Amino acid sequence: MSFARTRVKICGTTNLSDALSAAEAGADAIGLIFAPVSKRRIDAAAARQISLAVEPSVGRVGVFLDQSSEEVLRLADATRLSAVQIHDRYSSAEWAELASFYPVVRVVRPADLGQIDVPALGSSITLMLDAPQPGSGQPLDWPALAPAFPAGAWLAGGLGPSNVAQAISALRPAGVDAVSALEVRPGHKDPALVRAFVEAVRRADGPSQR
Ligand SMILES: O=C(O)c1ccccc1N[C@@H]1O[C@H](COP(=O)(O)O)[C@@H](O)[C@H]1O
Repeated sequence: MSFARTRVKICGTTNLSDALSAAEAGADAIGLIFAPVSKRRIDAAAARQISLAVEPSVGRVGVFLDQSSEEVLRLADATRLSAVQIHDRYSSAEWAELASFYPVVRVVRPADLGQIDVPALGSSITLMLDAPQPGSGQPLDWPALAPAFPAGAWLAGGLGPSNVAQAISALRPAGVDAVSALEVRPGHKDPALVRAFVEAVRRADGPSQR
């Protein structure tokens, strides 16, 4: 059985050099974190500069936590995002409003599965499974998660070059998303680790997906 190519998002991008090296490495998207609590937070001006500088084919995913849907839409427009990643619990009306403007990545924890409506494949809302403390470098228990892992969902949480193949084999996520394991310090990547991460995903997908 062949699977579609696993998409790769390199998150926590705070500077143009890291954005360009992620794109050069073959990442499908970069993450720009606007969450006020994040040690990788980027301001709107820097995010806009990055969005305008990278190839249009590279997704720019804004990451939001403890922020209203109004603020999300304002920042998304100002910084030319291509998608929004939401860590908050919104009303169904807020999800619908956001999804009418941007593709939405809705971040949930393993404990949330069974409590939420899984979006239909092809809808503009995609689930991503992440650890309770996002951005902490904590892997999930992939084998335990496998029975409930929704088709089409993305995976985050402690992923890096040394373990992403194991996670892909266990869960076959539609995409993978990483930050901590790729950094030399918060908000600053090691380009070699970013390249190694993308290469590890491509190897895990196998030759038919290159
Ligand atoms: O990384 C952060 O600082 C952050 C803050 C607030 C919301 C999300 C954040 N990061 C997200 O966490 C995942 C996983 O990170 P890690 O690889 O386990 O360190 C990352 O992909 C971001 O989407």
